[in-house]
Order: sequence, then C-alpha cells, then structure tokens
Amino acid sequence: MIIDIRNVSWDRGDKSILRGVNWTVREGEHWCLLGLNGSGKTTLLNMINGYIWPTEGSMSVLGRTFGEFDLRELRKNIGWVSTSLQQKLYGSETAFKIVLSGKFATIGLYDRTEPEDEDKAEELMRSIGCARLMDRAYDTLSQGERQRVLIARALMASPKLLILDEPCTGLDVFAREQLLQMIASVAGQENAPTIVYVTHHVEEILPCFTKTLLIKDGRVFAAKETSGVLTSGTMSEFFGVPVEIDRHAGRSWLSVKRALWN
Ligand SMILES: Nc1ncnc2c1ncn2[C@@H]1O[C@H](COP(=O)(O)OP(=O)(O)OP(=O)(O)O)[C@@H](O)[C@H]1O
Repeated sequence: MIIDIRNVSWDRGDKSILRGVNWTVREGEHWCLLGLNGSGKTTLLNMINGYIWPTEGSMSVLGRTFGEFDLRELRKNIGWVSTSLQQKLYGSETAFKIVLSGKFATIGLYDRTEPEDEDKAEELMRSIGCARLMDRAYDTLSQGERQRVLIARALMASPKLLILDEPCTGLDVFAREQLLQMIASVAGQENAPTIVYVTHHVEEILPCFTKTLLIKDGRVFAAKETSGVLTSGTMSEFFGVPVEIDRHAGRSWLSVKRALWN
C-alpha cells in the first residue's frame, strides 16, 4: 500500500481543516487530487510527507505507520515537486546540480556524488527533455524548464511515490501540453513511481490518472475511478455551480453554464 489514510482529521483552533478523510492509494495506481483553493490539498500533502500529524485517525505511507520510523528516510522515497520547493532552491546553482541533489533530497548539494549518479542525472534530464539545460543557472530557466528540472530531481532517488503539486501553474498552453506529455511518458514507463497529480483544473487530468480524489472544504467528496467522477452531474455538485464536461482525446474539458457574478 502506498498511502492508507483512515478517518483522519486535522484541527487548528476550533476549525477542522481536514475532517474524516479516508484515502487508499495502491502501488501502480496514478491519482489526481482535485480541489478548489483552500480545500485542504496542501494540508493533506504535508501530512503524507510527515510535516504535520493527524489530530485524529491513523495513516501509513509506503507501508510505514506514522510515529514508528525515520521521516527523513521516508521522504527520500517520496519525490515532491511543488512551488514551495522552487522557492527554496538556490537559484544560482546549475540545473544539473539541482537534479543531482535529488539523490539526497537536500536543498543544495553537500554530499559526494559518484560518477554513476552523474550518469543517472544526465540520463534523466535527457529522458525528460532538459539535457540542454544542464549548465544553466536555475534562475535563468523559464517556468516550464524549471518544472522539468524539478521532476528530474524528484526522480533521481527512484522514489516509490511522486507528488506533482500543480506543476502546470504559470505555463502557457503549449508549455503545459508539453509538460503533460512528459508526465504521461513518465507514468507509462516500466517501474514508474505511483503518481499523485494535484490540480485545480480538470483538463489537466491525463488518461493515465485513472483514479481521482475530489476534496472540498477539508472532506473527501469522492475517491474513485476518474471516469465516474468527471461527469457534468458530479462536477456541478462538487463545484456548487452548473458546469458541463466535454470529453475530447481522452481528456475532459469544463465549461461553466451560468454567469458567476451579479
Ligand atoms: N497552519 C494553519 N493554521 C490555520 N489554518 C490553516 C493552516 N494551514 C492551512 N490552513 C487553512 O486550511 C485551509 C486549507 O488550506 P490548504 O493550503 O490545504 O488548501 P489548498 O487546497 O492547498 O489550497 P490552494 O489550492 O489554494 O493551494 C485554508 O482555509 C487554510 O487557510
């Protein structure tokens, strides 16, 4: 079992940020986590990475129950790509060093690397289409290029779980489609990690994400086959606004069916 969350709540003061969350992710599954701003997605990810602890309930990640193991070891098995990670990295470092640092899950490269690590980093950058950026300083890269470098970094430690937290934020439509194609190819590889893809946008849900967790106001609204979730009826209920879902090329596109102002 990759993630097993049972009846988990997380309270701050008298507010329940997460309430009665149940979610099971099995090896080989690829999930999309969809929710509006403030629905609790980041809180849930922080919990999966062991940065916060459930107020109630129990959970295990990669087969380990919280409280019973070394969190640093766990984090080496989880690749996490997020905007907050981008902000922490040293911008003057080369893209290559940033990818290499993924082996140790550190910000900056302090440990000695072996020639085979360098070969692996180069190979990953090649397969993800960013090898030409190896010697470039990270802060000179475009947003789309940065995301590729961060995904290569996350894969450096051969994680069992890869979390992509809104990777398409700030990308133009072509950069977004390129990145999504790259993610689909990672998901399709033999020995691919289990992927959790976090987004606000249904059109980013690739066919490889066969399961979807909908989260709303800190509660699980649905957790099942994507095909059963991405319907006009379920999404209208989820967003609380009439929407229509159109299917095209194995993906879903959402349009809002009434004015949202006045
Ligand atoms: N440490 C905290 N103390 C109090 N409230 C918090 C704390 N962390 C998060 N919250 C609140 O919990 C709710 C869920 O926040 P969270 O960041 O998990 O949402 P999100 O789904 O990731 O949103 P977004 O899509 O905007 O990133 C928000 O209302 C937020 O203000």
